[in-house]
Amino acid sequence: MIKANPRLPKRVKLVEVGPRDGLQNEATAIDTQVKVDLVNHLTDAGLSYIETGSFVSPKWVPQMASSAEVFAQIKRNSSVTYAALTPNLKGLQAAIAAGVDEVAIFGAASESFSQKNINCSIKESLQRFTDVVELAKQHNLKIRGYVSCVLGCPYEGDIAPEQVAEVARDLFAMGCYEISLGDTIGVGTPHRVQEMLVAVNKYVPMDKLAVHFHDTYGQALANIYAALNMGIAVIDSSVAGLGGCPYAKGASGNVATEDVVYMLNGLGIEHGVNFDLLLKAGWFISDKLQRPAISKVSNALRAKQTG
Ligand SMILES: CC(C)(COP(=O)([O-])OP(=O)([O-])OC[C@H]1O[C@@H](n2cnc3c(N)ncnc32)[C@H](O)[C@@H]1OP(=O)([O-])[O-])[C@@H](O)C(=O)NCCC(=O)NCCSC(=O)C[C@@](C)(O)CC(=O)[O-]
Repeated sequence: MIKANPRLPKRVKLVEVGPRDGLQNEATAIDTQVKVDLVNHLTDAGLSYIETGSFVSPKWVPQMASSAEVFAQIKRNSSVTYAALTPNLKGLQAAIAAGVDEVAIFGAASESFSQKNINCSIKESLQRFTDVVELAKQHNLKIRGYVSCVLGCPYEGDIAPEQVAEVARDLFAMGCYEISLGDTIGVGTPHRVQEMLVAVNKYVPMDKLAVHFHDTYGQALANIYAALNMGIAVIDSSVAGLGGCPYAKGASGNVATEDVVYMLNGLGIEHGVNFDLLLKAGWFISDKLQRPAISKVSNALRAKQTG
């Protein structure tokens, strides 16, 4: 019998990004009711952190224009954090009015991606975020920070770990309680993930870091396992493997929450999610989008169930 690996965490926090990262790139408008139902299904499944929407320009990301309505209509559970992305003060003010529990600011380790995604340089974005953090603190809102393109950029190719570390350092110093490291285009492999984490860890403790992998090249689970072995205990994932970034052409969905939970179950790591209800949430949104989940686990178990 193989002994449990002592380096792995005993418990992992899952950050469900399906309703936001998962749906933001859908070409066809999705009914607000479907978004609300998805969040409610995820709440029922025991996800403790649900990124529910984003308060960004509707010209840039039309699919998220209904975020305020979604926040108004979801059935809230007091033990769940319902969060939203806020790129600037306008977004933060709208998020506060909508009653979000927490906000996230999102920067990048790549200059070109920063320009394409939020229309400013990395330096300008950090100045902008300082104001957002200040106002969020006045409203007692916790702030999460994202760094995109931590293992590669759709416009610049490879990104040096030190570049990632510097942006993560600045977001952490500004007051973000956790930094989520995003492999936006899913190009990373396990040793590169570990090299990047070592660089970031010079400035940010491991227990203040999260990983956010897209599964474009099928490496996400291997990368998560590599990160767990480095002491990472917060994983972003998206039900049914939904997702993609509008400013990263060809980027496919986030790692599927179902695949992550299946792996964590196999490793004996606690996560607090009801697997059966999670599967139902994934099948619900897949049916609404009229396509199968991008999750081998979800599809295998659905096929088994339906014979
Ligand atoms: C940041 C901006 C707003 C700058 O966009 P801008 O055009 O430079 O902004 P502006 O301040 O010049 O304003 C232009 C117009 O936008 C409006 N506006 C301005 N701000 C807002 C707002 N908050 N909410 C609603 N409207 C807003 C503003 O009122 C004005 O309206 P107009 O006068 O033309 O009618 C824009 O670039 C934007 O919205 N970008 C968001 C892009 C985005 O959401 N990308 C996806 C999320 S990031 C991601 O997916 C990666 C991640 C986090 O998952 C991790 C990973 O995988 O890497």
